[in-house]
Parts: sequence; C-alpha cells; structure tokens
Amino acid sequence: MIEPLFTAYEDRASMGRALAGRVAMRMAEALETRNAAGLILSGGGTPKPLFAALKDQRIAWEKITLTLADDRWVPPDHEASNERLVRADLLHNAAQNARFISLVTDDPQAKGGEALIEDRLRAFPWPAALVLLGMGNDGHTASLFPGSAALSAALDPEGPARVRAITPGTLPKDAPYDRMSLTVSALLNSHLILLMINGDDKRATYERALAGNDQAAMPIRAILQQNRVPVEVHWAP
Ligand SMILES: O=C(O)[C@H](O)[C@@H](O)[C@H](O)[C@H](O)COP(=O)(O)O
Repeated sequence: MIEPLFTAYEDRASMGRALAGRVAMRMAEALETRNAAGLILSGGGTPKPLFAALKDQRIAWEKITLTLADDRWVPPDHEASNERLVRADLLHNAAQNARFISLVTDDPQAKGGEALIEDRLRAFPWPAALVLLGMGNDGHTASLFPGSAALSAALDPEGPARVRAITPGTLPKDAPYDRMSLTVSALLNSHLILLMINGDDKRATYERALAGNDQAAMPIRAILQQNRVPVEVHWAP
C-alpha cells in the first residue's frame, strides 16, 4: 500500500481554494504530455468550495473531459443530481469549455443504462489524470456503499466493467436513489486520486479504514489499501 499523503486545512473554504490550484496544476501537467486529459469528479456537498474556485482556473479546459465517479439515477435537472451540481457550480467561466460525459440515461432503471454509459466512457481519455473522491461516514465512496447490491463486482480492482448500477445497501443520506457508479477498476485507471473529506466523523472513518480494522468501511479501503495509484487525503474541520 502507498501511504496516502494527508493534508489538514484551517477550514473548508481554504481547502477548496488550495485544491482548485492543485487540480489545475495536475491537469496542466497532464496536458504537457498528451493533448487530452480526463478529470473524474464526485458530487455531494464537500467539493462545492473547490468547484467555485476551479471554474476560474486558467487551464486548457477545451482539452479536458470531465465525468463523475457516480451519479444518482435521477434526471440531470433533479436537485439530487451530481450532474446538475457540476453544470451549476463548475461548467462556467473558464471551465465552460470542458467536455462532460454524463453517467445517466433516460432508461427507467440504472441497470438498463450500463451498456450505453460504458460505451460513452470509451471517449474518456483514460487513464484519468485525476480522480476526486468524497466519502461518507459509513466508508462509502463514489456510490460504492457497504452492503449494496453489485458491490463485490464493483470493488474488484481487476474487474472489466467501468460502471455498475448500484442499489445502495444503506440508506444514502439524502434519498434511496439507485446509482450509477464507476467501479474501483475504473477509479484506479488513473494517475492520482484526491480524497476530500470534512469533519471529525469522516476523519475517524478514514483513520479506521486506513488501519484496516474496520470491515464495515470496506469501499474506501479498496482505494486506500492499493499500491497502483497515489492517493492524497485532504481534510478540513
Ligand atoms: O453521489 C454522492 O453522494 C457522492 O459521490 C458521494 O460518494 C459523496 O462523495 C459522499 O457521499 C460524501 O458526500 P458529502 O460531500 O455531501 O458529505
């Protein structure tokens, strides 16, 4: 396992500003060696300060393709949609020229959308230059929830699929939506992972998962306890 680099910030706003510069630097660095770069984002509330600062970063956004680590199986204009969050908070100003690959289709069931989304993701410039992940207090990341259906297939680092329809086993904090999630093998098909967490509870979950003595926090452990991709952990109170 590559020991994750842990950085603590004074507050969430300063973490967002600092990480906007970190993400921009990584993407610019990726574009030095190829003419396209991929950035995988997470939804939820934690990345909002980052998106607010990232949209004004002066990088070659027209060469960058964005997608999500996961999304709720709701229309892209739904209040719970991560796509809606990205379009509302990030795809403006300098970042408006980035390309975005959606993880939802108009299929009524997430399972029915897997093949089309898998096909869409062939156009993503793999390996991703950067993956931004969040985490829940239960140790979920992306939409890889402890106890969820399809979790074991989605956690296989050598698995063939890039996306899996997930029925959360634990009630997600906002609503029992089915999800479309990138698999661990897709998340590890990258050059760098930034895990962004807020608050003492998540820090405790992270530390338990890192120590490896909390089977319940399994999903995030698939990201922490691997030696393929460097992981940076960024935390604010
Ligand atoms: O769709 C989602 O909800 C996210 O992808 C999820 O993995 C999120 O990162 C964590 O649940 C943390 O969410 P908060 O940042 O809102 O605490």
